[in-house]
Amino acid sequence: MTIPATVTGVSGRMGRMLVEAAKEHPEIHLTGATERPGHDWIGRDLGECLGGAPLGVIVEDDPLEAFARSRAVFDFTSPAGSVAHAALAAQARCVHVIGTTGFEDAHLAKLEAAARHSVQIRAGNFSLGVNLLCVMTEKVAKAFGPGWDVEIVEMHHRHKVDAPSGTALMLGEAAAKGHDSNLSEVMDSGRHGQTGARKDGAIGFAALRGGDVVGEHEVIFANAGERVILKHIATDRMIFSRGAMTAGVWGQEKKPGQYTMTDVLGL
Ligand SMILES: NC(=O)C1=CN([C@@H]2O[C@H](COP(=O)(O)OP(=O)(O)OC[C@H]3O[C@@H](n4cnc5c(N)ncnc54)[C@H](OP(=O)(O)O)[C@@H]3O)[C@@H](O)[C@H]2O)C=CC1
Ligand SMILES: O=C(O)C1=N[C@H](C(=O)O)C[C@H](O)C1
Repeated sequence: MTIPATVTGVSGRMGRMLVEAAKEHPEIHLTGATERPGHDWIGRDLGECLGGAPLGVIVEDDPLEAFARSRAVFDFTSPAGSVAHAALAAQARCVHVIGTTGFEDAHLAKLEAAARHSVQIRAGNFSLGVNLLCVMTEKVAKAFGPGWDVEIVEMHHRHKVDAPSGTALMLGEAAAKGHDSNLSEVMDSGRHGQTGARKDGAIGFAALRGGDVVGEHEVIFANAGERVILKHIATDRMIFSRGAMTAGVWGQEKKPGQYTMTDVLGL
């Protein structure tokens, strides 16, 4: 089976990696690539824009036109971009693979509405390692209970625009699930000044930014006299884009609705 696919925000750090992953994938066939109107890649061959041989894919500024020729859309752009793409993916009945992070509640409500008509697979991290780390985090949090303090530390490159990272939030959700608590009620991020002592059951977040770090996440379980630390280090963005391809293929046989990478991996 060949699956025609579009990559949105194709000139971005992840856009470029998604093109590489699509090129090496036996079932995905890249037929579309989009950027915003006015971008200097519009109207040019994608391969040449990327500094290589022509790919026969012209970069477009009209996502609906590209989606109409596709059965999968790989979208790692911005919250506003992915919300707009979700409505168009639903119109074109494409599997929408969303890696974008930093969504607010209003964005999430729009994504949910679009998923009534399309298969939407969204994850703050598409790597196998992080999705397994989430499973482990939930199990360890459940075994230790909220008496062990949970702190999540992440570091990313200097260009990242959202915090905590989507991955840190996935790990926080997993820890909260292990504690039978609700992350929105126990989350403690961005401590500064006279914070008071740590609250029982809180899940803390710290975000570091610098250089070209692809993505590092630590879940620290701390108790008097001992600590257990679970850690994932990403050194290559291909782990995310290969995971996204797996999701794009998996979604072809599914009914409309919202799915995650743990659904894809059967974890
Ligand atoms: N889930 C996962 O596994 C991973 C998720 N990510 C997430 O992916 C997203 C992108 O990251 P990254 O590639 O580093 O970012 P970049 O800024 O390098 O790339 C984003 C691309 O999307 C385009 N874009 C942004 N908004 C829109 C819009 N409204 N319409 C059309 N195009 C748009 C940008 O164009 P312009 O420059 O014109 O704004 C740019 O080309 C982030 O949210 C990041 O957290 C990253 C890695 C892994
Ligand atoms: O912006 C990034 O780069 C990354 N974003 C995702 C996140 O917010 O967790 C995934 C990965 O860590 C890289």
